[in-house]
Amino acid sequence: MASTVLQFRDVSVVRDGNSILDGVTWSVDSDERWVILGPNGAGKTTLLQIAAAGMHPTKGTADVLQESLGKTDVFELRPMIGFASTAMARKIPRNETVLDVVLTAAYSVMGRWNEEYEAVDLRRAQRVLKEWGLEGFAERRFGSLSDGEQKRVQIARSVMTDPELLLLDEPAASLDLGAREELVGLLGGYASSPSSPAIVMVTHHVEEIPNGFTHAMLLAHGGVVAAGPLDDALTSDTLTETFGIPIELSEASGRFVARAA
Ligand SMILES: Nc1ncnc2c1ncn2[C@@H]1O[C@H](COP(=O)(O)OP(=O)(O)OP(=O)(O)O)[C@@H](O)[C@H]1O
Repeated sequence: MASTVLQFRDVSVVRDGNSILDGVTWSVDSDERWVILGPNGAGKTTLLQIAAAGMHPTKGTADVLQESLGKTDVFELRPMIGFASTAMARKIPRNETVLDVVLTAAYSVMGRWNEEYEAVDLRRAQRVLKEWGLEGFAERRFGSLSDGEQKRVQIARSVMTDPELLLLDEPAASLDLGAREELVGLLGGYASSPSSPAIVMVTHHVEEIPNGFTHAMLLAHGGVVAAGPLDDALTSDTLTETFGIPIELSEASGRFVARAA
């Protein structure tokens, strides 16, 4: 049975006097896969940081994996959350092998020192690498990989610990068309599996929404324009309101295309 993994009630974030999120009420269940869309500066990454237990709301309450932020030990919560973002990727040592980048997630560290890894972790890392199309890359240095390969390694690392919530901040940013389609295909397979965790993915492009995603939230100026099942929340009208220009949305075989109307 599905359980609630995120419950935001009237969440606001104020930084340096600026309102970054404004009264966001949102709930995510374990069997849901959400995409978050919105213009630059809308507050998408800030929303994800709260979901990652990396930041508290200024106002309102946020429950993450049924623990209330501010009343729980976030260091116990964070290992249950997979998070892949460019900011985290920058912390990965370039000379680390792909296998170690993924394996070290099991020990909540970045960069291998002298940990003795268990055989069970090694087997899991090898399985995860295979799932994300990285067979044969285990001994390669992270820094020697293409952008597309590096993105897949980041996601493989973030699912290594079998998280209950997976957060992806622009996973397809900067990828060429082939690499994007490969990643969107892999994410679609993962999102469609009933054994996968709840997923929240931030993206700038509706073309990057994989099959298997179920819900969307559209954010503008820190506020929710639309949120709910994909077909209701993601429409030409809601995109037009969110981005402030007339937009036409079309869909074919579960994939989306948007352009100025
Ligand atoms: N620590 C901070 N202090 C002041 N302003 C901040 C801080 N962090 C973020 N902001 C501002 O909050 C707004 C929302 O930022 P956020 O990164 O959440 O937006 P975003 O929707 O992810 O944007 P983008 O699509 O450009 O990545 C931006 O205007 C940003 O400049």
